Amino acid sequence: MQKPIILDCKNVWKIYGAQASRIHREHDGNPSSETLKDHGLIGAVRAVNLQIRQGEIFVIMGLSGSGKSTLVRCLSRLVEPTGGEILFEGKDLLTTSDAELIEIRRKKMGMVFQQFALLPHLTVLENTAFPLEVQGIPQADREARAREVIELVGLKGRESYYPRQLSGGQQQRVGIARSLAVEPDLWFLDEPFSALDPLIRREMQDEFLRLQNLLHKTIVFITHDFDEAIRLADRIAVMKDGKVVQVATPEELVLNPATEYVEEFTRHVSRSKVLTVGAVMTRGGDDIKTAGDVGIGQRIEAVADMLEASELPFKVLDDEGNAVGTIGRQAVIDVLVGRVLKK
Ligand SMILES: Nc1ncnc2c1ncn2[C@@H]1O[C@H](COP(=O)(O)OP(=O)(O)OP(=O)(O)O)[C@@H](O)[C@H]1O
Repeated sequence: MQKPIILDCKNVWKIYGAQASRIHREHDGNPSSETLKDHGLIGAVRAVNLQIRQGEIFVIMGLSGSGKSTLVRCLSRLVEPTGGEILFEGKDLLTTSDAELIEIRRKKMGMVFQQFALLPHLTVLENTAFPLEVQGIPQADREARAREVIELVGLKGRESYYPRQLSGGQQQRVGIARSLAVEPDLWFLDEPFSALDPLIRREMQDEFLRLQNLLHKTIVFITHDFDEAIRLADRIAVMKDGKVVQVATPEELVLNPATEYVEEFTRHVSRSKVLTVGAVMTRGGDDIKTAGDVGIGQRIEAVADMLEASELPFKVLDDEGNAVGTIGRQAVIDVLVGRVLKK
């Protein structure tokens, strides 16, 4: 069963430039690229529709300037959209009062940005507890909560360090701890690992997935790195020139890219990292002798060694544990040598 929609954005626009609202209105809320150009306006976000479901990692991906940061800021109204609706838990944020909006942001939304934005004169403990202090939570309670999240992100023992005494990766862990301290329902991460070197970045991605396995947050994660997107995402929205050109699982994006632009991103991705057993199995085969079981949703990379080492195929089980097909060595080889391209 599909999880409930937490954030529903409908026909969201952000146009920069003089008289943007008027032009948007006069063109029935749907100005063309030519209209925007003629008036010297920038359509940073254009007619975006997205539904983000409870507990998913929803990645927004696109090249620099495609509108990712503007869109994510529109979602919490840090940037005022020019038009559209943004329903958060059923309430339209665009018609919410400022006071209520501040409450929602403080108590229900968490944000982590690329620049760690820690306060240099506060310790790790104080930085982490800071949003709780803003909420007026008593010192003993906020410190206890801060210690919990500091431990969660692996910084136990460094509570009294100052940001300058920490590495980049550790500083970002503090940023993550601080945003988790308020127990947000919806967590926005805007290129949180981009400033880190590749090895640390990978480590932080693993750490992030570990945290998500524990916390099951609803997450909107921005990146311009397709490898990062497919590692982390349940679903990916690809943006180009302010528009969302495709929303799909990593596997669907690689198998069926909607446009050449999307295909360009997927070209160098190792198929075994994104394809699941379900995409390449053979249906049926109840009477075939098998060596064991694999799950339909497992990625080929995770089962490749086992399948390759076996003379016999494996039985494929769906999420309910029913046998739905078989998969053998040949399917793995086909994926690895790139013989599986389109569904
Ligand atoms: N305050 C602003 N005024 C005018 N134009 C803006 C403003 N902010 C963003 N833009 C324009 O909107 C477009 C989208 O920018 P945005 O920062 O959202 O892209 P992005 O995909 O997040 O890029 P990056 O990955 O480089 O951060 C760009 O053309 C940018 O120049």
